[in-house]
Order: sequence, then C-alpha cells, then structure tokens
Amino acid sequence: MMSVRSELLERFLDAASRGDEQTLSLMLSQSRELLDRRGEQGWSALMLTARHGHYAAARVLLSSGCDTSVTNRSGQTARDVALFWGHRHIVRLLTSAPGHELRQLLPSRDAEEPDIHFNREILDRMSDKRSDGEWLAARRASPETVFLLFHALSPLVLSGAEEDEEIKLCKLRSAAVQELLTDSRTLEVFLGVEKQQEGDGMLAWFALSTEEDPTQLLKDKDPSSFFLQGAMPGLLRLSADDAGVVAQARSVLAWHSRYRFCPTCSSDTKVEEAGYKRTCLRAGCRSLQGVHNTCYPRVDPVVIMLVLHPDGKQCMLGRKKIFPPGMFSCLAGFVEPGETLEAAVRREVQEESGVQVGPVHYLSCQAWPMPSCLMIGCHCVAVTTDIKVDQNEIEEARWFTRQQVMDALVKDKRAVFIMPPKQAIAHYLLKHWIGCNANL
Ligand SMILES: NC(=O)c1ccc[n+]([C@@H]2O[C@H](COP(=O)([O-])OP(=O)(O)OC[C@H]3O[C@@H](n4cnc5c(N)ncnc54)[C@H](O)[C@@H]3O)[C@@H](O)[C@H]2O)c1
Ligand SMILES: [Mg+2]
Ligand SMILES: [Mg+2]
Ligand SMILES: [Mg+2]
Ligand SMILES: [Zn+2]
Repeated sequence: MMSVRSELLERFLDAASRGDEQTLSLMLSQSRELLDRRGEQGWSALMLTARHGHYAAARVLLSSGCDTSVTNRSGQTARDVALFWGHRHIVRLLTSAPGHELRQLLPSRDAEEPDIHFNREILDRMSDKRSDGEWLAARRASPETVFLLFHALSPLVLSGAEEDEEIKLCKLRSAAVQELLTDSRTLEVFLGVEKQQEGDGMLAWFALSTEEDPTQLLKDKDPSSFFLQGAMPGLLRLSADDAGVVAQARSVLAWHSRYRFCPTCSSDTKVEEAGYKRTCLRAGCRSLQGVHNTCYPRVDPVVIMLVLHPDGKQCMLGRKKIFPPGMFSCLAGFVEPGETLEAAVRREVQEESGVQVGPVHYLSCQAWPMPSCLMIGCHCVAVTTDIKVDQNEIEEARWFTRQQVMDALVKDKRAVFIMPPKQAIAHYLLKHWIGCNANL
C-alpha cells in the first residue's frame, strides 16, 4: 500500500503530466513541500511539464519558487528535458525562469572557511585514544597537561579583563587538580592534544566538572579566578582559541548533565570513552545492542538564514522579544526529523514571517554551545514579500535595504537597527551579503 504522502505526490505529478494547473495550484497551497519532490521515476513536477510541453503548468510551478536545478536520475534538469523533446517555448521559459534569476542573487562562498567565534580547533581530538585507559592515565599524570574546570557549565576564568578585553580561561596543571581527579564525583572529558606544539611532547587538555563547586578541591586556588556567570555574553568574550575549546567541552558537559539516566529505560548509566559515551547499567537494555545514538553526546542542527528580497536590494531580519533593544537578526530554527536543510529553511521562514522562499544556498556553519546547536548558515531568496510575523516567536520582522545594513555594520549615526554581535554567524551572513572586507 502506498503511504498517504507518496499518494499525494503521485497525484501532484500526474497533474503536472496532464498540464492541470488548477490542481497544481490547489495542491501547492495545501502542501508546498510537493513542489520539488521527485516521484518513483525520479522526475519532479517541473520535469513532467517540460516533458509534455505544458507551458501554463510550468509557469505555476515556477511562480511558486520551484527549484529549476533539480535533476532526474540521468542528471537532466527540466530545461534539459524540454530541450530533448523539442519544447522550445518551455526551454525559453526555463532559461529566463525566476528561479534562474533568483539564484544569481545568492552570494558565492568564500574560498576559505570563515574563522567565526567558537569554530577554531586548536586541539586534535584524538578520538581513537578515548578508550585507551593507559594512554589517558599517562596524559592525566603528565605535569604539563591542561585541566579546565567547569561548574554549572561555566568555565573557570581569570579576572582582570577590562570591559572590552578578552576573558582568559584558567588553565590548571596536574598537581593542582590531584584531589579532583581521584574524587569519584568528578566528571572528566578528554578534549584532545594541542595541534601546534613546540618540542615532541603531547600536550593534552581535559575538562573537569563537579556538581558542587570544584574549586574547593583545588590545591592553591588562584584567588583571582572565578566561574563565568551565565553563557551570554561571557562566552562571546573568550579568545577565539579558548572559545573553540569551550564550545566542545560545554556541549559535552551539558549533555552529561541532561542525560544522566538511560533515555531508553531510565536506569543508571556509566561514563565511558573519556567522557564521550554513557552506557546503560541494566543488563538486557535495548540500548546495549548495536549502536544507539542515545549513548553519545548530541548536536542539534539549526538553520539560520538571511532571506533576500527578490529585488536583490533588501534582506529580511527579525527580532525576538529577548533581544537587546534595537537589535535585529537573521531568522533561525531547529531542523526537524526527516527534513532537509532547504526544507527547514523554507518552513521556518514561512512559519515565522509568512514569506515563501525559493532557492536556498548553504554558506557556512558555527558551533553554538547553548547547549549544543550547530548553526547552519544559509542565504535564500524570497518569492513572496508580504510579511506576517508569528507573534509567538518573533516580535517584528522587516525588510532592510543594503544601505541600512551597511549603516548598522559600521555603527553609523543614521543606523536604524543594531547588528547581531560579530561573534554570531548571523553577523557573518549579513556581512557576506554586503560583501564587506574583513576590516569592517
Ligand atoms: N549564532 C547565531 O547567530 C544564532 C542566531 C539565532 C539563534 N541561534 C540559536 O538557534 C537556536 C534555535 O533558534 P530558534 O529558537 O529560533 O528555533 P525555532 O524557531 O525552531 O523555535 C524554537 C522552538 O522550537 C521548539 N524546538 C524544536 N526542536 C527543538 C530542540 N531540539 N531544542 C529546543 N527547542 C526545540 C521549541 O518549542 C522552541 O521554543 C536558539 O536556541 C539560539 O541559541 C543562534
Ligand atoms: Mg521557528
Ligand atoms: Mg526561530
Ligand atoms: Mg522550529
Ligand atoms: Zn537502559
């Protein structure tokens, strides 16, 4: 038996083959995700209109923002199909299709991966060593090894930084943390070894955390050290090197604090693989058979997108109630199960602003350890422009001109809004669209 979903798709594709534009429009208004989906034969609706030369039906699909670059199993686009079957009017339509033009509004990617806050990796994670007890014990005992302390997911840092200065992590050595290391309440995560090293030794880093204040078990506590209060804005003030390490450690520790018991059967668990696995202690638990993702730290994918106006001169930004006054940023949302990144971008923009999105283009991503998001940064082009915000998630959303974004970037006195902080990928998406150089 066919599922309701694939039956719906087959009906949609059938309407495309017959050139039935009314049915296409009606079905799209109910379920937009049919637009670019391919049927069992690997053909999308647009390809079928191209195959049979249905001009009006092809236009209905294009005006809904359909993706003209989708290919069938032979690698042909709808335009290729139209060319092959000699439907010249469809070839012309597809060559000048809005999808084609809209796509050109999308800025291309930088040749190099951008060095966004939290993304820098100064450690080689050496995941193969996580189950090597002897090797780990030797690293733990080495006097040079670096230990970072966490309490309630906040790192121990050194005071003294002025308002606009970088905050530094407090890096403890083996001798200082002996008591913590032997205390059974201490949670330990092996983070990796330094990539850039002088000499031939291996400089390992660990994160340690306890429920009670772990500094009580420190030998010679540095009186000027303290635990950072709250994630924001403190974590944004760390140096780029430290921020990358904290992104890793904080996400893993947050997972431990939220997944203490087995998610499958609620029994107790034990920590394994140097902090990268929790194994259920109940013999016979289903999670012990095969590989279960419930046993490993999780990452939540979130799409974050700068929506470009089809005129190419404006972009849409929104603000949540919790934002500082005047700040507007890119829309964002969690990817849902069984969803592609493109579909998540289209759905979230539609939900939050009522705007329909056509082409989507991935630019780059950012680790966002609050507690363990992976921000997937995209540009996309709107095919409708009327904004109707979902008051639950967004307080306001507006189109801003390039000039307005430029004024906000350089904090000009004419600026009509405040940019998201430069450490956020939202800032990078905006800056990349403007095409600014790195000095701004
Ligand atoms: N780095 C940046 O520039 C930047 C910018 C914006 C947002 N963010 C991050 O992205 C995250 C997601 O954005 P959003 O809040 O707009 O998402 P969203 O639009 O999907 O709305 C959030 C709601 O989704 C639901 N939800 C679905 N799956 C969830 C999950 N796995 N975890 C938590 N809630 C889930 C909850 O009801 C939640 O209230 C934010 O929490 C924020 O930390 C980062
Ligand atoms: Mg949302
Ligand atoms: Mg959102
Ligand atoms: Mg959502
Ligand atoms: Zn279990």
